[in-house]
Amino acid sequence: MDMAMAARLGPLGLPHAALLGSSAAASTRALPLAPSRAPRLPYPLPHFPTCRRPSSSSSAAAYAARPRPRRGSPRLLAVRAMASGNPYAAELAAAKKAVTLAARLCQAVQQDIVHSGIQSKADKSPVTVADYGSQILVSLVLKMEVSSGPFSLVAEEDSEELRKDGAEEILEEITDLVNETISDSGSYNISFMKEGILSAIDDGKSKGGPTGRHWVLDPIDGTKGFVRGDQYAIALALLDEGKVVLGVLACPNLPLSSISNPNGSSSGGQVGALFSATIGCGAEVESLDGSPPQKISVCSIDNPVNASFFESYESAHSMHDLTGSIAEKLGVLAPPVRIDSQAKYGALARGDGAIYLRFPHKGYKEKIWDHAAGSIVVTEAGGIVTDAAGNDLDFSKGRFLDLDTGIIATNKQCY
Ligand SMILES: Nc1ncnc2c1ncn2[C@@H]1O[C@H](COP(=O)(O)OS(=O)(=O)O)[C@@H](OP(=O)(O)O)[C@H]1O
Ligand SMILES: [Mg+2]
Repeated sequence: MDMAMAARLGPLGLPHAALLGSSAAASTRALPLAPSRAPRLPYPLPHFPTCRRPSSSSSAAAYAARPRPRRGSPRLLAVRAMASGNPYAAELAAAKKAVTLAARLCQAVQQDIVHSGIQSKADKSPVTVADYGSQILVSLVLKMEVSSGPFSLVAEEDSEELRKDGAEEILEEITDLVNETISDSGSYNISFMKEGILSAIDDGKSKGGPTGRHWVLDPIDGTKGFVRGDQYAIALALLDEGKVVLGVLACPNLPLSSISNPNGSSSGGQVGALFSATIGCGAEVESLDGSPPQKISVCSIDNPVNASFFESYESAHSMHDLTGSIAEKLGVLAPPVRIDSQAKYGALARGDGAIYLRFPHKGYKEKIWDHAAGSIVVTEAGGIVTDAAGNDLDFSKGRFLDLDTGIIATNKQCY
């Protein structure tokens, strides 16, 4: 186990030594103290000294020097959102439309993969087709639906492989699939040539950053789950001045009812959930088939003994032995719920479990598209998402998250 990582396990309030063997614990001096366990709000409460103009010149100076929220700070964005309804309503509608269309394409390909048994072979082309197809659809729909300002998309794929000799057939397959999905949806009377398809992929090359608006996309999050016929997600978020202000998660295989109680299904075993959240406006879930959205909130469990926890299905993506030992120290009795993709964030946000632990192996750098949408869905549902040292995730640094410790998301009461 990485001792430096264990030393930073503050958020769950565990004594650091609890994660280390006793001799190792004795040698870990001068460790940072665990942060207070007092509940933390995702955004500090807004505090505006006054909104009225001052009358005297001295108070004018004080007024000018008053503490103001940083431009684009989460609290300012949340206050703005609450004051004006939803300032990102148009972007939210476009984002939902884009991931719903992408989900249809992915569902069709996944059914083919599962029925053909191809998942047991080394042939990765169906996944490739779905990955590119999903990114192209999201890119095209966003460009058609959101006209304000320059278009910037930070996404996983680029067209380099598809421009190489020998890729003509797969490019044609992708082009046909995208055009068929658009045509079947009845939303647009338009079809795209190969060059338009390639350039839609390359729209995703943006580097993101701390200024302006950037869409952030994982066209298929949980590709291994996708190939297995299990969980995956199409995850799309919007950054505004470096902060996540909107997120949508299409989870085509996630049951609409809670996965914490597989026997208590209240939605007739229906699958296909669409989670969404906008800063300051809460989080919602609806069916991918278009049921009305319903507000969601994290569960109210305050004792880990009664909690279940989520983690990656793949042990290569998160250290199961470490998370198991953390859960044990916390007193969690239930076995881990292992599912692929950001569906974990969605499930946590609607209260299916209380804790999500993610500890990649040393040296892995998390990408922003693997957490942007999921994290706002959880925080807007009343939960909290930090790195293992208790710091907020910083999405303003480009395509990667600037952390190497791990990620902890909880319902806040278990934080
Ligand atoms: N080595 C390693 N360590 C940690 N994380 C990694 C690693 N490799 C990949 N990834 C990223 O994990 C994403 C999927 O992981 P999830 O936890 O969401 O699902 S899974 O249960 O592991 O399949 C996965 O997303 P997709 O690539 O979209 O599938 C990757 O972004
Ligand atoms: Mg991913």
